[in-house]
Amino acid sequence: METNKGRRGRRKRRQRFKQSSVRPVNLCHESRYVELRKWLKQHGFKCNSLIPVQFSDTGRGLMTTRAIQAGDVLIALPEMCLLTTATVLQSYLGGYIRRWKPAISPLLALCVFLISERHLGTESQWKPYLDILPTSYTCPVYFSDEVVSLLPRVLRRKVLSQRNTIFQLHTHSLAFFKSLQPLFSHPVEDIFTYDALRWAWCSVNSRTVYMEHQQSPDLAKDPDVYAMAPYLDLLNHSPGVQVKAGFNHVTRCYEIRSMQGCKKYQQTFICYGPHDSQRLLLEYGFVAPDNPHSVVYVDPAILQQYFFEVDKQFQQKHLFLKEQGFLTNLTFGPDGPSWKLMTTLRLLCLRPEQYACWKSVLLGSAVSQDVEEQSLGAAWALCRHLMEENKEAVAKVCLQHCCGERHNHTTRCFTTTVFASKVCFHLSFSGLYGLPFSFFPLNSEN
Ligand SMILES: C[S@@+](CC[C@H](N)C(=O)[O-])C[C@H]1O[C@@H](n2cnc3c(N)ncnc32)[C@H](O)[C@@H]1O
Repeated sequence: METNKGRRGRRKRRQRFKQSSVRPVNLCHESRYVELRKWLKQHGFKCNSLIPVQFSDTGRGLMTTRAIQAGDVLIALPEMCLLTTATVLQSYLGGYIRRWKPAISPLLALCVFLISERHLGTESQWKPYLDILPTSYTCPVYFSDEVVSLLPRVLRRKVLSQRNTIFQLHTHSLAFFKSLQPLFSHPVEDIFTYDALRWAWCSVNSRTVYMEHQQSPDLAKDPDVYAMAPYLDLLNHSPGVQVKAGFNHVTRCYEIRSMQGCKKYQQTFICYGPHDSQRLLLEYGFVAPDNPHSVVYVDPAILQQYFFEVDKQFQQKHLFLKEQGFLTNLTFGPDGPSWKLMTTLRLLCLRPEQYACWKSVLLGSAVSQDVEEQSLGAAWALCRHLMEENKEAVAKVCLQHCCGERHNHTTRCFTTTVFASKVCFHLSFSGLYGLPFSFFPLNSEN
């Protein structure tokens, strides 16, 4: 029999250590959370049942210290605590924004306020809130070129486009930033940098709640639907959770009501929307396992590879599909190819004598046995192509990861390659909640 000092004891101690190292860590007593809760209390908010906790799987989030019943209000944040464009227009920035023509967008107004308040440091009234905001984000606009090059093609294009959006926003706002110089003793070029705007943009994009505001005549006509909600924005996402959220005009609070309830001492989640993994990554900088909305995107350029050689009419069909809006968001989901993808493939498989049927194809009807078989075969071939492509991407990530280790790269480089492989996994068939293969009849293999 082994004693506690023997192998079993060592195993038990190791197990206990392992468990304790992944146990959630209560952050309540850290000074910045103490300061935030003090600040929130001064603004009329007291939340004793939700506490900030560091979780091993989802990172920082909120845990409930009491059982929450279905229908209970999880959190009700008074209007005074919300940071909206009204806050910005009422601030020292208001006059400058009103005078600037053409008017700046609501999004830029919020970004400018965040950057400016962060620069004010201890002078800022929003300091307790700013202190708990991440200093950088895991959103793809923070990825290095090396990591971007490893991403699946459709995602890579979207990442580059998002990067360009922020870059353009910065370039086009330089003159406005310059106009703010009288407010600062430091040169505005050093305050409103591209990095600062990227940080503010990600803060607004990944942390605001949806709240419609009356259109201000002092801002551009873009939708003004953002509200930064301190503390409430510590709630993480889970796709299966149902909540009701919105501004209550009677209590003048932004309220989140749980539809299912939550057990005591569990992380409390909300649902950011029925987003697939690509969208979660682009907007929020994370991918999560078991996402029922996961899909694998098909790059329309691959279609050319499969059809161009054998079909002289490919270019015309391609143009037609593009005009009909069919060449975006072509996907495979857990149930197989999406309706849009199958319709696209059916149309590409039509022979000239079947062209008269194009309308019924667009309405989702099957035209003939051979078109059905061919389009299914094409879907299966695409599926295999995407699996191969993903295998190669993961191999490339692993290679880079090993090179990084050999050359003693920094921890940051290490984590980004690990993150890239996680992304590749979740955006591939391996990351689908279910697998689409059962959709294909066995003979598609041939
Ligand atoms: C509104 S904030 C939620 C609080 C955030 N975790 C924090 O520490 O500030 C949204 C961000 O939380 C993270 N997040 C939310 N849900 C997540 C999840 N299920 N798994 C991993 N990260 C998640 C992502 O970084 C996302 O951009």
